Amino acid sequence: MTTRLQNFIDGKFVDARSGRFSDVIDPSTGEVYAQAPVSGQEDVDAAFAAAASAFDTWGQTTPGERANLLLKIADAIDARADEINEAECRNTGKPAARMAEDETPVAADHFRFFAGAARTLEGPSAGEFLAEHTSVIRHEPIGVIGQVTPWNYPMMMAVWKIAPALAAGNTVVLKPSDTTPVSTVKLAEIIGDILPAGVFNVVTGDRETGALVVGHPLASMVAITGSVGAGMSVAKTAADDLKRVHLELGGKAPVVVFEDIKDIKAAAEAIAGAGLYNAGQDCTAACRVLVHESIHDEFAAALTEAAAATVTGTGEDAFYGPLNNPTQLERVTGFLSRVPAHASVLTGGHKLGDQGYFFAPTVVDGLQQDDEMVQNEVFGPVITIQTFTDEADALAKANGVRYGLSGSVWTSDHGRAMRMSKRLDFGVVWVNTHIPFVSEMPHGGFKHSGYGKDLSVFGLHDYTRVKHVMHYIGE
Ligand SMILES: NCCCC=O
Repeated sequence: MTTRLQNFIDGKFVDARSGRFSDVIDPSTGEVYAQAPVSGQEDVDAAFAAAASAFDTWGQTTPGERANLLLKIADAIDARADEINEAECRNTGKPAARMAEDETPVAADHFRFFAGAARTLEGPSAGEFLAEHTSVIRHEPIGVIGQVTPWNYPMMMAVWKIAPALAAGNTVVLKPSDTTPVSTVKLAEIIGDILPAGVFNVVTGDRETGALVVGHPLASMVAITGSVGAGMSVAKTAADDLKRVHLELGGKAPVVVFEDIKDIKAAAEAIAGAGLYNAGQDCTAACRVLVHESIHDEFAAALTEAAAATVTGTGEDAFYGPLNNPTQLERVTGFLSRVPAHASVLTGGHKLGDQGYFFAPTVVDGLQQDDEMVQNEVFGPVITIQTFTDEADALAKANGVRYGLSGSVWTSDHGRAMRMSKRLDFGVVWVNTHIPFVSEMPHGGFKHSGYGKDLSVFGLHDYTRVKHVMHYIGE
């Protein structure tokens, strides 16, 4: 029998008034194991009404009061990690160890970070910038935030959105992806035991539900992690009502490998890991290698060897699991079916097995800058290789895409690392590493990767509005 999920509105689990459901599929088997409400206007209205009402009180709490509750959420995530992991592994098919080691403890840490950050919001000191007048800066919550989250890291991406929004004193209506709602509903169960009713609400559903959340008149700000197309559509909708917008829209990370790297094999192994992690379904995946022409052959061989040795599946030895859904499998397969004649598939390039949506670790060499696999996000376990001649050529190719989320430089020349970091047109640049992130540092892009930062105090600031209060104080 399949589980039937419910929405979480005003502190209670409730059936959707729409009466409609969609199937939730385990991507490692292709089998339906749950059903989620496809929420309609009435459901979304109820969630926003609850969030707006809760804001009257939550928006007046002190940072310390909110911090104490966020710390309790972090503790509850640790205590109930097994439940979250089970929900997420079923949602996504990802290997249990990856979830237990890389995601759930990090999600708890994000709540702890934002609990602390809420109490230390900074701005210019109060003072007399005009004679006889004292100026004060206030960071205030914005109101009700509508949030839409993706299917690659469903729980983690929800936490990236929820934690700063709540820490700043906002209330939230969140819609998870229709293919992966289960772990977010689990999160609602955990958070719902701790926060006052209405502060955090979850409505499940499809794109239309997402559009209702984004367009809702009670949403003062909308935040999404998703595709460029989805982000543009959100920004257009939000523009009609001048809502604030926060967009994290994917990437096409360049991985610039210079001829002076100390250890080609070690770099290739690290880059394969960062490109194939989570089946490459990561907006920061190390998916687009640019290697100096003088070491191309040796590097391509080492990368191919590392990729080919990467295990996919659900077992304990698996590094990554399946693609998330049949549409994504079709998308990745489509790119591979259109590999241009001047390029060659060095390893992989095909689906694996009869069950679920597994795809082989794949390396494609010899691509050119205007090839679709270089220009567009594949979001699968696929790493492309191009060559460059010098720093200028590397930069032109690295920056020559519409995305601007993240990239990396691999070199043992410090000056070169600094020059490249400055000139790479990406919101996150790694040097001699790729993909790690921390609660304290911002994650967010430039260009078509969107605007607004997740994580860090910058993320917290994005969920506040700044008010200048000026007092006439006399002589
Ligand atoms: N590596 C974290 C990426 C978040 C979005 O995909």
